[in-house]
Amino acid sequence: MASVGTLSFFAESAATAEASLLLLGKTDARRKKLGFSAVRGGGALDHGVNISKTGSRRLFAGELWVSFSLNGLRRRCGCDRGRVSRQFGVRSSVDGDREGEEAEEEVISGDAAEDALQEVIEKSKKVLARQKDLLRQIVEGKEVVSSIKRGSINDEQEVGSLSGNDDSFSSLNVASSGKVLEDKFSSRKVAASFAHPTAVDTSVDLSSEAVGDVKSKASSRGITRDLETEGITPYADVDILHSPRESSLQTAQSKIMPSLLPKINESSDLTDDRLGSLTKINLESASDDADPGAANGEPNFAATEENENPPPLAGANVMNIILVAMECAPWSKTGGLGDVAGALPKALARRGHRVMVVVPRYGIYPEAKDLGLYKRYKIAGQDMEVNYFHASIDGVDFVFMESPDFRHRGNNIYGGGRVDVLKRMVLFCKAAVEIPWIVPCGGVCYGDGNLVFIANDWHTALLPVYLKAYYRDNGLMKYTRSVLVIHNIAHQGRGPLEDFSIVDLPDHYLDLFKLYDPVGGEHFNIFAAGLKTTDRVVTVSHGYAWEIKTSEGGWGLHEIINDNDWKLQGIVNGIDMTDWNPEVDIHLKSDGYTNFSLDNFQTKKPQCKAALQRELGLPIRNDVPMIGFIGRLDHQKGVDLIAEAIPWIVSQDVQMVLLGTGRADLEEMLKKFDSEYHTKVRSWVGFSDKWPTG
Ligand SMILES: Nc1ncnc2c1ncn2[C@@H]1O[C@H](COP(=O)(O)OP(=O)(O)O[C@H]2O[C@H](CO)[C@@H](O)[C@H](O)[C@H]2O)[C@@H](O)[C@H]1O
Repeated sequence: MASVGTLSFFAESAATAEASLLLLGKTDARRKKLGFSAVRGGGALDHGVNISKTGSRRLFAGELWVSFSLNGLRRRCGCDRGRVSRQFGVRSSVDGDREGEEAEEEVISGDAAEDALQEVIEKSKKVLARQKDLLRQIVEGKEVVSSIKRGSINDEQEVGSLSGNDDSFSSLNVASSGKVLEDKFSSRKVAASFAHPTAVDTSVDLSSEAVGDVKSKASSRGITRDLETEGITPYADVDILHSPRESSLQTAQSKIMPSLLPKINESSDLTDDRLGSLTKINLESASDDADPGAANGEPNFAATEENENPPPLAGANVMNIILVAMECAPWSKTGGLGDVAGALPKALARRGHRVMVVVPRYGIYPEAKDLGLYKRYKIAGQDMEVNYFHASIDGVDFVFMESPDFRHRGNNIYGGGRVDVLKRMVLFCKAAVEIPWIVPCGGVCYGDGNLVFIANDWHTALLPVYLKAYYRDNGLMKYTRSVLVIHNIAHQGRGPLEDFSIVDLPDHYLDLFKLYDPVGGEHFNIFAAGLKTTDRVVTVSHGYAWEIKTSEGGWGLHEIINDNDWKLQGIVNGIDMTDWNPEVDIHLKSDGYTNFSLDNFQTKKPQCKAALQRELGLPIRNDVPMIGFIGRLDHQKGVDLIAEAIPWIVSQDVQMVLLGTGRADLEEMLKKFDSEYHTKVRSWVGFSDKWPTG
């Protein structure tokens, strides 16, 4: 009998009991001969033969079936005459930490492999059906709750004329109070409600006349907010979504599905048109809630708003969303990107999307469990291994990518030589684009149905490029889409053209990266390639969307951005209303500080000001203006303007408090302000969400 390879695997210990192992010889006689017994449960390693402990044994065709479950996902494989694949590992913690050891467990062959595959497919179908059903129930439940919250439906007549069906999702959304209706119109959420035929009864006429009818109803109700001046064109979204192909498809679907049933099948994959609308609806509404006044300069009191008007649900537009970023608060943060990566996914999940965040694992995060999955990538000729940790928090799957290169970086995330940094980003993006296939969250991989990646800044701008080069150019992941978010365009991943050899792409991709500008000459630019390749570009405000198109604000990329203006959109950033809400802020609970809200800020906020003055040793006075600065110390942030103005500032009756890290010269400058103007100025070089109470 010919040897077919080595089977090696490790099972989790009884303590964690996550993986169970079932070893079955094909016949009893064979099992006995091999010394295997069927074993189940976390104690698998106490049974069977040493193969499980040593992790390795020579196998012969027809000898053995192995079936195990890893985090709830059952796998089964035989070894008649198959090949060895190294996809999934099951790691043992029995013999201590075996980090780095890898399982080569799948020896699959002919009929056996087909059976195994069939079994997995059947099970996946069942899981998917269950998931669909659950999502439907969630959507229905949430709608019922929000309709109760909003009070009785008092506009049924209007709704009747809009939807012709009071049971539909749209009727629940629209048939609320006038205030809600106004919100829908004014914040583009109306597009979400009307956007999808499964969200609106199929009898609804979404032609421009009908839309006009909706518009005129809005104005006849005294809704005079000028959408155009806010740059809002809600009705355009409706048209975009209703390409003839989709309309007929969805009409057919609505006949066989309840109107609220989210679509999770191949026909609901993202088209470019839908993506355009979805980025508007989902990303924008996520952040609009948190910054409703951004467009007209009103103050941000989103907490109250959000409680009154729960965010619109994704409904039939439910998607699988994978946000990929180099930092994510609270685990890692050097600036605003970390905040957004920590908060936006939760807002999207609240709307009903399935959301994953992929971020490097820079330290030990107790809440994240080792999935025991290992994968190797070749980066610039060097084997690099990654391993995945997972935590499910507030409905979001946080997947932490472990690699020796990410370990113990603390907040020095972008530190190191240019090539080293580039290699880390290449590894991260190459691995991240495969995650929907290899990392099961809650037992099921995301797959590519209805999938959109959200990449952030230059560090992950390679992801859209890999998605295209490795998959879409080869007819794979055809409907998966990517959105690239520009938080800060000044950092671009620039280098000499030779860096192209590190990114591991076909030669003809080089042109995407080539950029000439007077500062860098002809160079290699990762952001440039990402911007050209991605399906949509989003940036952090309407103002910044304008700014990056100018030669002053585009940092050499303005021409590319102008060329791609059709896919660019500014969306005002939101804020995590739990972390950054003075009403509940945990840092305002002691040392004289106090939580405050809209109702009592006139008395309580001065109390906080006094506590801060006391803590910093500044004169305790309510009548003195106190100026604060927190930010990265970079010229881009205008710190040099403070330097210019400080002699005048301190000549006034003011106090000033500064906190930041960044360029060494600017850090020195901050310290100098403190010592030179100590009667009025306090500054601290460091990074802290809590300072000065920390
Ligand atoms: N030393 C320190 N200690 C504590 N907190 C600190 C800190 N330094 C910075 N922060 C905090 O980090 C966040 C943003 O930092 P920056 O203002 O430096 O913007 P950044 O350029 O990273 O943001 C980019 O991304 C964000 C998010 O998209 C955009 O809003 C922004 O316009 C864009 O420049 C703020 O919450 C700030 O208070």
